[in-house]
Amino acid sequence: MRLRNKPWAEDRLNDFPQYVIQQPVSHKGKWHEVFGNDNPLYIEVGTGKGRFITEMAKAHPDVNFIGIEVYGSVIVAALDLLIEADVPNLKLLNVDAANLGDYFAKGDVDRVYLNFSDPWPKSRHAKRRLTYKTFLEVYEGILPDKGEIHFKTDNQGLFESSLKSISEYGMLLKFVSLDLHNSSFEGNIMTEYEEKFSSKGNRIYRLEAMFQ
Ligand SMILES: C[S@@+](CC[C@H](N)C(=O)[O-])C[C@H]1O[C@@H](n2cnc3c(N)ncnc32)[C@H](O)[C@@H]1O
Repeated sequence: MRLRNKPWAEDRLNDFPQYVIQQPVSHKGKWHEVFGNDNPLYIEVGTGKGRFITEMAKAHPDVNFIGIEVYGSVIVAALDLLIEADVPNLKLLNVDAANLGDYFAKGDVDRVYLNFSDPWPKSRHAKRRLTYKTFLEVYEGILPDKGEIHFKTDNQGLFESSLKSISEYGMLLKFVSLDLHNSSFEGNIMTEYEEKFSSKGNRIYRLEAMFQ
C-alpha cells in the first residue's frame, strides 16, 4: 500500500478512545469487558482503510470485531468509517500483527481474517507475509483449539505460498476457491483492494483453514 505520511494521525487516533483501543495489554484475557458481552471476537489483520471490517460489523451485530493495522496513517481512514457507522461491536487497534500475542491470550480471538495481505513476492521477504509460519504461530496462540483463519487475495503467488505454508503447518483446509466471485459462496463482503482488483478483471482466491 502506498503510504501518505499523516503526522496528525496519532493525535486523531488518541482522540477517539471509544473506537481505538489505547492500552491493548490491559485487556489481555478479558476482551469481553471491552465490548460488554460474551459474543465471539473476530479480527482482521491488516485492515487497511477498514471497509470490510466495518461492513462485517454492521452485518453481524452479534459478533465483536477488531480491525488491526500497523500504520496509523492508514487506520485513520478506518476510524472515519467507524465514526460514521457508530456501531458498538467494532474497535480498531494500531499495532503490528507480529505482537498480537502480547495483547490476546489463547482463545481471546475466535476467527482471524486476512484480506489482500501484502504479497512480498521476493523470497528474501517471505517472512513478512502474514501467512508465513511465524504469523501462523501467532494466530494459533490467540485462537481457541480448532480456530480458523479466512484469507482472500487476488495474488496467485501469495495464495500458492499461503496454501503451502498453511499445509506445512499442519492446518486443515476447509474451503478453497480459485474464483470466489464466480463461485456459490454467499455473504462475501468486498474489501477496498478486492473492489479495485476485481474491477480490473483479476480473479479472487479464498481459503478457510483450521488449526488442529
Ligand atoms: C494491501 S493492504 C489490504 C487492506 C485491506 N485488507 C483490503 O483488502 O483492502 C494490506 C494492509 O496490511 C497492513 N499490514 C501489513 N503487515 C502488517 C502487520 N504486520 N500488522 C498489521 N498490519 C499489517 C498494511 O499496512 C496494509 O494496510
